[in-house]
Amino acid sequence: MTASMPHAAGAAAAEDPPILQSGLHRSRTVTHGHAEPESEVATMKKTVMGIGPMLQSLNVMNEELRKRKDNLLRDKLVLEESIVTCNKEKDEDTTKLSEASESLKKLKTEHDDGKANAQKEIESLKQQILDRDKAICALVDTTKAEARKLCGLVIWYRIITHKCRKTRDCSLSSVLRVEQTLRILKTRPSLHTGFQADKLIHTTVRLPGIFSPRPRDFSLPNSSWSPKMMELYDHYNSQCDLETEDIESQKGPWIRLPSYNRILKYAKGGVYLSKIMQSKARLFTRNVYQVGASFEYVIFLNKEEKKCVCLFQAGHLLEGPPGHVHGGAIATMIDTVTGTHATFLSGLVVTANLNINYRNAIPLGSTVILESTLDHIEGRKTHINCKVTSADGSKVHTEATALFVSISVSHLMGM
Ligand SMILES: CCCCCCCCCCCCCC(=O)SCCNC(=O)CCNC(=O)[C@H](O)C(C)(C)COP(=O)(O)OP(=O)(O)OC[C@H]1O[C@@H](n2cnc3c(N)ncnc32)[C@H](O)[C@@H]1OP(=O)(O)O
Repeated sequence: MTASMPHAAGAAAAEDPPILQSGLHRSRTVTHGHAEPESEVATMKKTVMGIGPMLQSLNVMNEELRKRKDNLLRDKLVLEESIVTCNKEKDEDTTKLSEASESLKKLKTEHDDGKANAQKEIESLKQQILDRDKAICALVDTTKAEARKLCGLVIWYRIITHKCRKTRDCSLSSVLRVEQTLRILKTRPSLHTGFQADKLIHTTVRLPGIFSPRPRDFSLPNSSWSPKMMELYDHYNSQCDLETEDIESQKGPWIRLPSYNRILKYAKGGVYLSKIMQSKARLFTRNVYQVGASFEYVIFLNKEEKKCVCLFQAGHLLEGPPGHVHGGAIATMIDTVTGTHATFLSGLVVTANLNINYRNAIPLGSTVILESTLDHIEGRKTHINCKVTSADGSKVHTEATALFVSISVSHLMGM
Protein backbone atom coordinates (compact mmCIF):
# COMPACT_ATOMS: atom_id res chain seq x y z
CA MET A 1 0.00 0.00 0.00
CA THR A 2 2.65 2.48 1.01
CA ALA A 3 4.66 1.68 -2.08
CA SER A 4 1.72 2.50 -4.36
CA MET A 5 1.32 6.09 -2.98
CA PRO A 6 1.62 8.86 -5.54
CA HIS A 7 4.82 10.89 -5.48
CA ALA A 8 3.11 14.16 -4.47
CA ALA A 9 1.59 12.65 -1.41
CA GLY A 10 4.90 11.02 -0.48
CA ALA A 11 6.63 14.38 -0.78
CA ALA A 12 4.00 16.09 1.38
CA ALA A 13 4.32 13.35 3.97
CA ALA A 14 8.03 13.81 4.05
CA GLU A 15 7.58 17.52 5.01
CA ASP A 16 5.08 16.78 7.87
CA PRO A 17 6.12 16.13 11.48
CA PRO A 18 6.49 12.40 12.37
CA ILE A 19 3.31 12.27 14.53
CA LEU A 20 1.13 13.77 11.79
CA GLN A 21 2.78 11.48 9.30
CA SER A 22 1.53 8.36 11.04
CA GLY A 23 -2.11 9.77 11.21
CA LEU A 24 -2.17 10.79 7.59
CA HIS A 25 -0.69 7.51 6.61
CA ARG A 26 -3.49 5.74 8.27
CA SER A 27 -6.24 8.00 6.84
CA ARG A 28 -4.79 7.51 3.41
CA THR A 29 -4.76 3.84 3.98
CA VAL A 30 -8.43 4.07 4.93
CA THR A 31 -9.36 6.15 1.86
CA HIS A 32 -7.66 3.95 -0.64
CA GLY A 33 -8.02 0.69 1.09
CA HIS A 34 -11.82 0.92 1.96
CA ALA A 35 -11.23 -1.35 5.00
CA GLU A 36 -12.77 -1.15 8.49
CA PRO A 37 -13.94 2.45 8.25
CA GLU A 38 -15.22 2.79 11.84
CA SER A 39 -12.12 1.66 13.50
CA GLU A 40 -10.24 3.88 11.12
CA VAL A 41 -12.32 6.85 12.19
CA ALA A 42 -11.76 6.00 15.79
CA THR A 43 -8.09 5.79 15.17
CA MET A 44 -8.22 9.09 13.34
CA LYS A 45 -10.09 10.60 16.27
CA LYS A 46 -7.51 9.30 18.66
CA THR A 47 -4.82 10.65 16.48
CA VAL A 48 -6.53 14.03 16.23
CA MET A 49 -6.98 14.01 20.00
CA GLY A 50 -3.26 13.36 20.38
CA ILE A 51 -2.40 16.22 18.09
CA GLY A 52 -3.79 18.85 20.54
CA PRO A 53 -1.20 18.39 23.31
CA MET A 54 1.46 18.06 20.66
CA LEU A 55 0.38 21.34 19.15
CA GLN A 56 0.39 22.87 22.63
CA SER A 57 3.96 21.80 23.28
CA LEU A 58 4.86 22.99 19.82
CA ASN A 59 3.27 26.32 20.60
CA VAL A 60 5.24 26.52 23.86
CA MET A 61 8.38 25.71 21.93
CA ASN A 62 7.42 28.27 19.34
CA GLU A 63 6.80 30.87 22.04
CA GLU A 64 10.16 30.12 23.62
CA LEU A 65 11.84 30.40 20.27
CA ARG A 66 10.06 33.68 19.63
CA LYS A 67 11.19 34.97 23.01
CA ARG A 68 14.74 33.87 22.31
CA LYS A 69 14.52 35.53 18.95
CA ASP A 70 13.28 38.75 20.62
CA ASN A 71 16.07 38.55 23.16
CA LEU A 72 18.58 37.98 20.42
CA LEU A 73 17.16 40.89 18.49
CA ARG A 74 17.40 43.07 21.62
CA ASP A 75 20.96 41.90 22.21
CA LYS A 76 21.70 42.60 18.59
CA LEU A 77 20.34 46.11 19.00
CA VAL A 78 22.39 46.66 22.14
CA LEU A 79 25.46 45.32 20.37
CA GLU A 80 24.80 47.52 17.37
CA GLU A 81 24.43 50.50 19.68
CA SER A 82 27.67 49.73 21.46
CA ILE A 83 29.36 49.23 18.10
CA VAL A 84 28.17 52.70 17.14
CA THR A 85 29.45 54.07 20.48
CA CYS A 86 32.74 52.26 20.01
CA ASN A 87 33.09 53.60 16.52
CA LYS A 88 32.35 57.09 17.78
CA GLU A 89 34.92 56.71 20.55
CA LYS A 90 37.37 55.28 18.07
CA ASP A 91 36.85 58.28 15.82
CA GLU A 92 37.33 60.62 18.79
CA ASP A 93 40.44 58.75 19.83
CA THR A 94 41.79 58.90 16.31
CA THR A 95 41.19 62.65 16.28
CA LYS A 96 42.86 63.02 19.68
CA LEU A 97 45.77 60.88 18.56
CA SER A 98 46.33 62.92 15.48
CA GLU A 99 46.06 66.13 17.56
CA ALA A 100 48.53 64.73 20.11
CA SER A 101 50.99 63.65 17.47
CA GLU A 102 50.60 67.05 15.86
CA SER A 103 51.41 68.88 19.11
CA LEU A 104 54.20 66.39 19.83
CA LYS A 105 55.66 67.19 16.46
CA LYS A 106 55.35 70.87 17.25
CA LEU A 107 56.98 70.39 20.65
CA LYS A 108 59.79 68.40 19.11
CA THR A 109 60.38 71.11 16.56
CA GLU A 110 60.39 73.75 19.33
CA HIS A 111 62.71 71.58 21.44
CA ASP A 112 65.06 71.07 18.50
CA ASP A 113 65.05 74.81 17.81
CA GLY A 114 65.68 75.56 21.50
CA LYS A 115 68.47 73.01 21.60
CA ALA A 116 70.07 74.44 18.50
CA ASN A 117 69.85 77.97 19.96
CA ALA A 118 71.28 76.82 23.30
CA GLN A 119 74.07 75.06 21.43
CA LYS A 120 74.78 78.26 19.55
CA GLU A 121 74.83 80.22 22.81
CA ILE A 122 77.15 77.67 24.40
CA GLU A 123 79.45 77.89 21.42
CA SER A 124 79.42 81.66 21.60
CA LEU A 125 80.09 81.59 25.37
CA LYS A 126 82.92 79.12 24.82
CA GLN A 127 84.33 81.44 22.21
CA GLN A 128 84.06 84.37 24.62
CA ILE A 129 85.87 82.40 27.30
CA LEU A 130 88.49 81.36 24.79
CA ASP A 131 88.96 84.95 23.65
CA ARG A 132 89.38 86.09 27.23
CA ASP A 133 91.81 83.28 27.94
CA LYS A 134 93.79 84.37 24.92
CA ALA A 135 93.63 87.98 26.09
CA ILE A 136 95.07 86.98 29.45
CA CYS A 137 97.85 85.04 27.74
CA ALA A 138 98.51 87.95 25.40
CA LEU A 139 98.82 90.29 28.36
CA VAL A 140 101.11 87.93 30.20
CA ASP A 141 103.21 87.41 27.12
CA THR A 142 103.96 91.11 26.71
CA THR A 143 107.58 92.08 26.98
CA LYS A 144 106.91 94.20 30.05
CA ALA A 145 108.40 92.53 33.07
CA GLU A 146 105.88 94.35 35.24
CA ALA A 147 103.03 92.86 33.29
CA ARG A 148 104.43 89.40 33.78
CA LYS A 149 104.86 90.01 37.46
CA LEU A 150 101.46 91.55 37.72
CA CYS A 151 99.76 88.59 36.14
CA GLY A 152 101.78 86.20 38.20
CA LEU A 153 100.66 87.98 41.29
CA VAL A 154 97.13 88.12 40.03
CA ILE A 155 97.11 84.35 39.95
CA TRP A 156 99.03 83.64 43.13
CA TYR A 157 98.24 86.44 45.52
CA ARG A 158 94.56 86.10 45.05
CA ILE A 159 94.66 83.22 47.50
CA ILE A 160 96.71 84.98 50.15
CA THR A 161 94.22 87.76 50.62
CA HIS A 162 91.40 87.60 53.05
CA LYS A 163 89.14 89.30 50.58
CA CYS A 164 89.15 86.38 48.20
CA ARG A 165 87.23 84.39 50.78
CA LYS A 166 84.48 86.94 50.62
CA THR A 167 84.04 86.61 46.88
CA ARG A 168 81.35 84.16 45.95
CA ASP A 169 81.39 84.22 42.16
CA CYS A 170 80.84 81.02 40.26
CA SER A 171 83.60 79.92 37.94
CA LEU A 172 81.89 80.76 34.65
CA SER A 173 80.88 84.26 35.68
CA SER A 174 84.33 84.87 37.08
CA VAL A 175 85.90 83.93 33.79
CA LEU A 176 83.47 86.17 31.96
CA ARG A 177 84.50 88.98 34.28
CA VAL A 178 88.13 88.57 33.32
CA GLU A 179 87.56 91.25 30.72
CA GLN A 180 86.72 93.68 33.47
CA THR A 181 89.80 92.56 35.36
CA LEU A 182 91.94 93.04 32.28
CA ARG A 183 90.66 96.59 32.02
CA ILE A 184 91.67 97.21 35.65
CA LEU A 185 95.08 95.63 35.05
CA LYS A 186 95.76 97.69 31.95
CA THR A 187 95.04 100.92 33.78
CA ARG A 188 97.28 100.05 36.74
CA PRO A 189 100.16 102.50 36.94
CA SER A 190 102.41 99.66 38.04
CA LEU A 191 102.32 98.38 34.47
CA HIS A 192 104.10 101.48 33.28
CA THR A 193 105.93 102.93 36.24
CA GLY A 194 107.58 99.89 37.74
CA PHE A 195 106.81 97.15 40.14
CA GLN A 196 104.80 98.19 43.19
CA ALA A 197 104.15 95.15 45.28
CA ASP A 198 101.55 96.69 47.57
CA LYS A 199 99.51 97.98 44.67
CA LEU A 200 99.73 94.64 42.94
CA ILE A 201 98.48 92.90 46.00
CA HIS A 202 95.69 95.40 46.19
CA THR A 203 94.84 94.74 42.55
CA THR A 204 94.67 91.05 43.12
CA VAL A 205 92.11 91.34 45.88
CA ARG A 206 89.76 92.93 43.38
CA LEU A 207 89.83 89.89 41.11
CA PRO A 208 86.57 88.00 40.74
CA GLY A 209 86.39 84.57 42.28
CA ILE A 210 88.44 82.35 40.07
CA PHE A 211 89.13 80.68 43.35
CA SER A 212 86.97 78.66 45.65
CA PRO A 213 84.22 80.88 47.10
CA ARG A 214 84.38 79.96 50.79
CA PRO A 215 87.13 77.43 51.36
CA ARG A 216 88.41 76.18 54.70
CA ASP A 217 91.41 78.17 55.85
CA PHE A 218 93.89 75.49 56.90
CA SER A 219 96.28 78.02 58.40
CA LEU A 220 94.03 78.64 61.38
CA PRO A 221 94.69 76.78 64.64
CA ASN A 222 92.85 73.54 65.27
CA SER A 223 92.52 71.10 68.18
CA SER A 224 95.58 69.11 67.08
CA TRP A 225 97.98 71.98 67.52
CA SER A 226 100.43 71.47 70.35
CA PRO A 227 100.90 74.12 73.09
CA LYS A 228 104.26 75.01 71.51
CA MET A 229 102.64 75.47 68.09
CA MET A 230 99.92 77.65 69.67
CA GLU A 231 102.47 79.69 71.58
CA LEU A 232 104.42 80.44 68.42
CA TYR A 233 101.24 81.12 66.49
CA ASP A 234 100.10 83.64 69.12
CA HIS A 235 103.52 85.27 69.06
CA TYR A 236 103.41 85.99 65.31
CA ASN A 237 99.71 86.48 65.05
CA SER A 238 99.81 89.17 67.72
CA GLN A 239 102.13 91.12 65.43
CA CYS A 240 99.68 90.94 62.57
CA ASP A 241 97.25 93.76 62.01
CA LEU A 242 93.96 92.26 63.04
CA GLU A 243 91.94 95.39 62.37
CA THR A 244 91.67 94.97 58.64
CA GLU A 245 91.59 92.15 56.16
CA ASP A 246 93.04 94.35 53.43
CA ILE A 247 96.73 93.52 53.08
CA GLU A 248 97.54 96.92 51.59
CA SER A 249 96.28 98.77 54.60
CA GLN A 250 97.72 96.41 57.18
CA LYS A 251 100.23 98.13 59.41
CA GLY A 252 101.69 95.23 61.42
CA PRO A 253 105.04 93.79 60.26
CA TRP A 254 103.61 90.31 59.82
CA ILE A 255 100.82 88.94 57.70
CA ARG A 256 99.33 85.53 58.33
CA LEU A 257 98.84 83.92 54.94
CA PRO A 258 95.58 82.03 54.62
CA SER A 259 95.92 78.60 53.09
CA TYR A 260 93.37 76.63 51.11
CA ASN A 261 93.39 73.18 49.62
CA ARG A 262 92.27 74.40 46.24
CA ILE A 263 94.29 76.98 44.36
CA LEU A 264 92.39 77.42 41.13
CA LYS A 265 88.72 76.86 40.75
CA TYR A 266 87.59 74.92 37.73
CA ALA A 267 86.37 77.04 34.83
CA LYS A 268 84.23 75.42 32.18
CA GLY A 269 84.83 75.89 28.51
CA GLY A 270 88.11 77.74 28.32
CA VAL A 271 90.79 75.82 26.49
CA TYR A 272 93.65 77.65 28.10
CA LEU A 273 92.40 78.25 31.62
CA SER A 274 90.60 74.94 31.95
CA LYS A 275 93.86 73.25 31.15
CA ILE A 276 95.21 74.34 34.52
CA MET A 277 91.93 74.55 36.44
CA GLN A 278 91.01 71.00 37.22
CA SER A 279 88.01 70.43 39.44
CA LYS A 280 89.60 67.65 41.45
CA ALA A 281 92.98 69.31 41.88
CA ARG A 282 93.98 69.83 45.51
CA LEU A 283 97.07 71.34 47.05
CA PHE A 284 99.39 68.50 48.02
CA THR A 285 100.00 69.76 51.57
CA ARG A 286 96.33 70.42 52.29
CA ASN A 287 94.53 67.34 51.06
CA VAL A 288 94.18 65.48 54.35
CA TYR A 289 91.14 66.70 56.25
CA GLN A 290 91.88 64.85 59.51
CA VAL A 291 93.39 67.49 61.75
CA GLY A 292 96.93 66.81 62.96
CA ALA A 293 97.43 63.81 60.66
CA SER A 294 99.81 65.29 58.13
CA PHE A 295 101.01 68.82 57.40
CA GLU A 296 99.89 71.29 60.05
CA TYR A 297 101.45 74.62 59.26
CA VAL A 298 100.94 78.35 59.03
CA ILE A 299 103.07 80.83 57.11
CA PHE A 300 103.66 84.39 58.23
CA LEU A 301 105.08 86.93 55.83
CA ASN A 302 107.11 89.94 56.81
CA LYS A 303 106.75 92.51 54.04
CA GLU A 304 109.42 94.88 55.27
CA GLU A 305 112.10 92.31 55.98
CA LYS A 306 111.07 90.31 52.90
CA LYS A 307 111.08 87.07 54.79
CA CYS A 308 108.75 84.26 55.72
CA VAL A 309 108.36 82.13 58.82
CA CYS A 310 106.51 78.86 58.86
CA LEU A 311 105.36 77.02 61.98
CA PHE A 312 105.19 73.34 61.14
CA GLN A 313 103.88 70.43 63.16
CA ALA A 314 104.46 67.07 61.47
CA GLY A 315 101.63 64.53 61.80
CA HIS A 316 101.83 60.74 62.07
CA LEU A 317 101.19 60.23 58.33
CA LEU A 318 104.52 61.84 57.53
CA GLU A 319 106.72 59.19 59.05
CA GLY A 320 110.00 58.35 57.36
CA PRO A 321 112.60 56.81 59.70
CA PRO A 322 110.69 55.29 62.65
CA GLY A 323 109.39 58.07 64.87
CA HIS A 324 110.77 60.77 62.61
CA VAL A 325 109.62 62.90 59.72
CA HIS A 326 110.15 61.71 56.14
CA GLY A 327 112.84 63.66 54.25
CA GLY A 328 110.41 64.16 51.33
CA ALA A 329 107.88 65.73 53.69
CA ILE A 330 110.55 68.11 54.96
CA ALA A 331 111.52 68.94 51.37
CA THR A 332 107.86 69.55 50.58
CA MET A 333 107.57 72.03 53.43
CA ILE A 334 110.78 73.80 52.41
CA ASP A 335 109.56 74.04 48.81
CA THR A 336 106.18 75.30 50.00
CA VAL A 337 107.55 78.03 52.25
CA THR A 338 110.31 79.21 49.92
CA GLY A 339 107.92 78.94 46.93
CA THR A 340 105.34 81.09 48.69
CA HIS A 341 108.04 83.53 49.66
CA ALA A 342 109.44 83.71 46.09
CA THR A 343 105.94 84.18 44.72
CA PHE A 344 105.46 87.14 47.01
CA LEU A 345 108.74 88.62 45.85
CA SER A 346 108.71 87.81 42.15
CA GLY A 347 105.23 86.81 41.06
CA LEU A 348 104.57 83.56 39.27
CA VAL A 349 107.56 81.23 39.75
CA VAL A 350 108.46 77.56 39.71
CA THR A 351 111.14 75.75 41.62
CA ALA A 352 114.16 75.25 39.38
CA ASN A 353 116.54 73.97 41.99
CA LEU A 354 116.37 72.82 45.60
CA ASN A 355 119.42 71.83 47.64
CA ILE A 356 118.82 70.30 51.04
CA ASN A 357 121.13 69.31 53.87
CA TYR A 358 119.48 67.21 56.53
CA ARG A 359 121.39 67.90 59.74
CA ASN A 360 119.18 66.45 62.48
CA ALA A 361 116.07 64.31 62.08
CA ILE A 362 112.77 65.86 63.12
CA PRO A 363 110.76 63.87 65.69
CA LEU A 364 107.26 63.07 64.50
CA GLY A 365 104.67 65.33 66.14
CA SER A 366 107.16 68.01 67.09
CA THR A 367 106.87 71.65 66.15
CA VAL A 368 109.62 73.21 64.06
CA ILE A 369 110.17 76.62 62.51
CA LEU A 370 111.08 77.13 58.84
CA GLU A 371 112.67 80.50 58.18
CA SER A 372 112.83 81.62 54.58
CA THR A 373 115.08 84.55 53.68
CA LEU A 374 115.81 86.23 50.37
CA ASP A 375 119.34 85.69 49.15
CA HIS A 376 119.14 87.71 45.94
CA ILE A 377 117.11 88.27 42.79
CA GLU A 378 118.85 88.15 39.46
CA GLY A 379 116.68 88.71 36.41
CA ARG A 380 114.13 85.90 36.36
CA LYS A 381 115.93 84.04 39.14
CA THR A 382 115.00 84.39 42.80
CA HIS A 383 117.42 82.74 45.23
CA ILE A 384 116.06 81.86 48.64
CA ASN A 385 117.66 80.35 51.74
CA CYS A 386 115.78 78.25 54.24
CA LYS A 387 116.58 76.97 57.70
CA VAL A 388 114.56 74.51 59.73
CA THR A 389 115.10 74.73 63.48
CA SER A 390 113.50 73.39 66.62
CA ALA A 391 110.78 75.55 68.17
CA ASP A 392 113.21 77.17 70.62
CA GLY A 393 115.82 77.68 67.90
CA SER A 394 118.44 75.61 69.71
CA LYS A 395 118.72 72.85 67.11
CA VAL A 396 119.19 73.13 63.34
CA HIS A 397 117.33 70.30 61.64
CA THR A 398 117.68 71.20 57.98
CA GLU A 399 119.28 73.80 55.73
CA ALA A 400 118.37 74.47 52.14
CA THR A 401 118.85 76.80 49.22
CA ALA A 402 116.24 77.18 46.52
CA LEU A 403 116.17 78.74 43.08
CA PHE A 404 112.91 79.93 41.65
CA VAL A 405 112.56 81.03 38.04
CA SER A 406 109.84 83.47 37.00
CA ILE A 407 107.48 82.13 34.38
CA SER A 408 104.48 83.44 32.49
CA VAL A 409 101.00 81.98 32.74
CA SER A 410 101.37 80.62 29.23
CA HIS A 411 104.54 78.82 30.33
CA LEU A 412 102.55 77.30 33.18
CA MET A 413 99.88 76.19 30.74
CA GLY A 414 102.41 74.77 28.35
CA MET A 415 104.30 72.81 31.03
C1 LIG B 1 101.54 83.51 47.68
C2 LIG B 1 101.00 82.54 46.88
C3 LIG B 1 101.14 81.26 47.50
C4 LIG B 1 100.99 80.18 46.59
C5 LIG B 1 100.57 79.08 47.37
C6 LIG B 1 101.00 77.87 46.78
C7 LIG B 1 101.83 77.16 47.72
C8 LIG B 1 102.52 76.16 47.06
C9 LIG B 1 103.89 76.60 46.72
C10 LIG B 1 104.61 75.42 46.36
C11 LIG B 1 105.67 75.81 45.46
C12 LIG B 1 106.05 74.63 44.79
C13 LIG B 1 106.71 75.03 43.52
C14 LIG B 1 106.90 73.83 42.77
O1 LIG B 1 106.88 72.75 43.26
S1 LIG B 1 107.09 74.08 41.14
C15 LIG B 1 107.14 72.46 40.54
C16 LIG B 1 108.50 71.91 40.34
N1 LIG B 1 109.19 72.66 39.34
C17 LIG B 1 109.02 72.48 38.03
O2 LIG B 1 108.23 71.68 37.62
C18 LIG B 1 109.83 73.35 37.14
C19 LIG B 1 110.05 72.70 35.80
N2 LIG B 1 111.09 73.42 35.07
C20 LIG B 1 110.78 74.43 34.24
O3 LIG B 1 109.63 74.77 34.04
C21 LIG B 1 111.90 75.12 33.56
O4 LIG B 1 113.05 74.31 33.55
C22 LIG B 1 112.28 76.48 34.22
C23 LIG B 1 111.07 77.41 34.18
C24 LIG B 1 112.75 76.28 35.64
C25 LIG B 1 113.39 77.11 33.45
O5 LIG B 1 113.13 77.08 32.08
P1 LIG B 1 113.13 78.38 31.13
O6 LIG B 1 113.21 77.89 29.74
O7 LIG B 1 111.97 79.23 31.48
O8 LIG B 1 114.39 79.17 31.54
P2 LIG B 1 115.91 78.83 31.26
O9 LIG B 1 116.19 77.40 31.06
O10 LIG B 1 116.38 79.77 30.18
O11 LIG B 1 116.54 79.23 32.63
C26 LIG B 1 116.42 80.56 33.07
C27 LIG B 1 117.53 80.77 34.03
O12 LIG B 1 117.41 79.85 35.11
C28 LIG B 1 118.55 79.01 35.19
N3 LIG B 1 118.16 77.67 35.56
C29 LIG B 1 117.12 76.98 35.08
N4 LIG B 1 117.05 75.80 35.70
C30 LIG B 1 118.03 75.74 36.56
C31 LIG B 1 118.49 74.78 37.49
N5 LIG B 1 117.86 73.62 37.65
N6 LIG B 1 119.55 75.04 38.24
C32 LIG B 1 120.19 76.22 38.12
N7 LIG B 1 119.83 77.18 37.26
C33 LIG B 1 118.77 76.94 36.49
C34 LIG B 1 119.17 79.02 33.81
O13 LIG B 1 120.52 78.70 33.84
C35 LIG B 1 118.89 80.44 33.41
O14 LIG B 1 119.82 81.26 34.02
P3 LIG B 1 120.54 82.41 33.21
O15 LIG B 1 121.27 81.71 32.13
O16 LIG B 1 119.47 83.31 32.69
O17 LIG B 1 121.44 83.06 34.17
